[in-house]
Amino acid sequence: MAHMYKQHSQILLTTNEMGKADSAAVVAGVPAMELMAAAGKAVADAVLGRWSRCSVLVLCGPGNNGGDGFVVSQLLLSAGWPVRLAFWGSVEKLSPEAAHFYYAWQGEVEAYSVDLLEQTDLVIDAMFGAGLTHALEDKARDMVDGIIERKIPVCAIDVPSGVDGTTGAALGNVAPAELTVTFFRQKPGHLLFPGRGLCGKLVVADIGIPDPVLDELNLQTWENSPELWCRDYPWPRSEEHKFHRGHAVVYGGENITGASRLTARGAMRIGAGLVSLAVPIKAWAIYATAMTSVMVVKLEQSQEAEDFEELLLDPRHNVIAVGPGAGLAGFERIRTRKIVLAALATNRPTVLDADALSAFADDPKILFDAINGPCVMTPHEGEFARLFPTFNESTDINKSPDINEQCVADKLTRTRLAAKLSGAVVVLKGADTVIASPDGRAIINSNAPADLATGGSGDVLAGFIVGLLAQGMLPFDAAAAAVWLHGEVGNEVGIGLIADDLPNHLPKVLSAFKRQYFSD
Ligand SMILES: NC(=O)C1=CN([C@@H]2O[C@H](COP(=O)(O)OP(=O)(O)OC[C@H]3O[C@@H](n4cnc5c(N)ncnc54)[C@H](OP(=O)(O)O)[C@@H]3O)[C@@H](O)[C@H]2O)[C@H](O)CC1
Ligand SMILES: [K+]
Repeated sequence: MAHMYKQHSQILLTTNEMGKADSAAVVAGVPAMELMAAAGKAVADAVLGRWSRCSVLVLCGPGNNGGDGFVVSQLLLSAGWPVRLAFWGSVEKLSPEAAHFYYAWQGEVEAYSVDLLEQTDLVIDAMFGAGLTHALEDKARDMVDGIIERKIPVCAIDVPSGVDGTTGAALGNVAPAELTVTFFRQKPGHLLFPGRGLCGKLVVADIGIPDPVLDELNLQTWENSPELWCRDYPWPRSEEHKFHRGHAVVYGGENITGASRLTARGAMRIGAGLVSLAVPIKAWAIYATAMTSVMVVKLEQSQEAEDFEELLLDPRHNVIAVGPGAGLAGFERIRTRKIVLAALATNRPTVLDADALSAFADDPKILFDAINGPCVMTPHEGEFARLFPTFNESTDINKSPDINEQCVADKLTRTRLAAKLSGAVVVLKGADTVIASPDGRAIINSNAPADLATGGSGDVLAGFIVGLLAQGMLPFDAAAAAVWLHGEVGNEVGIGLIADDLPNHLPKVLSAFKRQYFSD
């Protein structure tokens, strides 16, 4: 995993880390003035590339985001565009570089007024960027409301004003951008909702910050991409046979039989050598008729958990998945808990999804105490809320979180805390799935289409993860790879997708992935 830390292009920087990178660049000899000039030029170039000459209003704020705005204004004016500039702040408080570009602006400086919006075709939002501390107020808020009301196209500098670059939270109303130009690296807030939905198209511009400044920072967050894990991807090798590619055991419940079948099929498709679906004897016939490549194993009615434990005595059964369709009604909850605890007692890589998580809703500590080996949990927000403690925004991630605290933290922080608390890799699913490791690393996924929000899609994801674990991938890598491939298959199938399509279309996606990232 060490190589992952050197993968700089996928690194995401919090606003704080971006500030450190910026300062390190200045120490390394890149003048702050040049950084601002380059930032403004990148925005002007992006505007000239996307829009035709039109009437532009540049809204500059009190900090360096406003400084970038002064640069853009002058460049567009020089390009012959009709530009007006409105400034909200005090000139005396500007940084030296922002003040320099303020005085370099050759046009008039106006005060914020919604009347300015009347003859405006395009707004450049240079109000607030990395330095946003609270929701917009007074004239700035009125401007945002006016832009929203008039549906004026916006190009945002760094982030749409009001979006927290670190968390993606929207502090109050935000005018959605058609284009956002950020600098050096993306920020988590560009990938996490609602921020992601407010950025429009995102451009990341090089402004001359040298990559080595990243080496000094202990960076822990990435955007999901094969570059992070493709070197450890378990491509089948010609000298191997199926026993080299692992044997996954998937537990299937007695009522909702489709869920675990999707998991088992997902595991097969992604390359597990063998998959056994262990099911209650009552439902055995249903499973056995439906499955072909997957082996169906009977568990006796009165001693399912014991039979399951016995099945796991075979050391060839190297990974386990429990949860999809496992059951929560009445006695089923107790049985699901026993099955989960039997799986975890083996210390073999285990994927816990759906009912396997909800079964511990009344006492999550029992579950967390049982996790001593490699484990991946894949909750959606509802399951997460049932299982995980709630934390304060002020909770210090370095201290052991208290299980009873109230959670209002952002998705990235919550997932990290959950991983740290439980000892499992946590995959908090959604349009902006976050994958976090107990050691603090986290990955945000961004390739999943809305079509994946359909019944059974998560069951297949659990199958992809367990299938990769079966072939020896480490839990954090396996989770990230499975989530990315799942997103790719979602894009491949597109509208009309049902979960059954996901395993069936995986081969095509794997072939394309292999062509691009693997050379024998
Ligand atoms: N490499 C770089 O990082 C570069 C960054 N550039 C640009 O600079 C901004 C970050 O600039 P910064 O000055 O740190 O922050 P802002 O421009 O976002 O604004 C900070 C000031 O705004 C005040 N503030 C914050 N929130 C509000 C609010 N809701 N209402 C009113 N005022 C607010 C804040 O005052 P506080 O007292 O609250 O602290 C500050 O006065 C970055 O986003 C880039 O665009 C460079 O130009 C290129 C290099
Ligand atoms: K902005």
